Amino acid sequence: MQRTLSTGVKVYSRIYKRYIMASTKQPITLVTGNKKKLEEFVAILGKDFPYEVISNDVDLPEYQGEPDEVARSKCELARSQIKGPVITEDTCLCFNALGGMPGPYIKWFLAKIGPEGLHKMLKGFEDKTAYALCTLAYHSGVEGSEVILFRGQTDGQIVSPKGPRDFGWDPCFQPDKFTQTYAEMPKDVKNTISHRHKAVTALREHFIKLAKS
Ligand SMILES: O=c1[nH]c(=O)c2ncn([C@H]3C[C@H](O)[C@@H](COP(=O)(O)OP(=O)(O)OP(=O)(O)O)O3)c2[nH]1
Ligand SMILES: [Mg+2]
Repeated sequence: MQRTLSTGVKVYSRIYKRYIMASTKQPITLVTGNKKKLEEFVAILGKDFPYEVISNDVDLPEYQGEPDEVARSKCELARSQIKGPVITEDTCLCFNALGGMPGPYIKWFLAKIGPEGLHKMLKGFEDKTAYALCTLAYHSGVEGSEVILFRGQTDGQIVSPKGPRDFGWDPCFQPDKFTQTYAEMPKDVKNTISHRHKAVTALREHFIKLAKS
């Protein structure tokens, strides 16, 4: 079911999914419209996370700017919609030969030219190196408090697409020290080396410390 909020933001589902029941505190809402991101986030976060996390697939507008600005703006908007603690995620795929582009604009490049086109973009360049960057942004939901960012970066190469096509640019990103692309490797391997793994681990550590304090 779809409805549109007064701000123009579309909410595709009102069903909240509960993943981790851990405390009586207000749950933290992970806001993402991307099911594959959500699956990976939940798998990496694990069952021993000390706070309750639920998800909501609000389709947030995509901002322009540097990765940190995009991540902060997305989180602020999610907070204004959810009116409580929120986590958002923004993922960039950055080509070193292109000074970090497509970066936060990878979603549109992928939609228009697919993994083959991304590989072809670097045809005229010797440098095929790239990095995947995940920025998780948390807001406590308390008016006046700051967004906290947790970043994870994995370096690799852009290669001719190999492997299943079920998640974005995974078929053309081959992380350093691996002979398989993200798409070719088992999920549990991707989830221990990925940009997302590194960002979620940083977020986990923050909340585990917070729960103990
Ligand atoms: O192949 C992959 N592998 C990944 O790990 C990965 N993470 C994100 N993406 C895709 C999904 C999009 O096309 C872009 C990132 O754009 P972003 O705005 O961060 O993601 P959305 O799908 O729009 O989801 P949100 O609702 O903004 O969370 O790269 C991957 N492809
Ligand atoms: Mg997005």
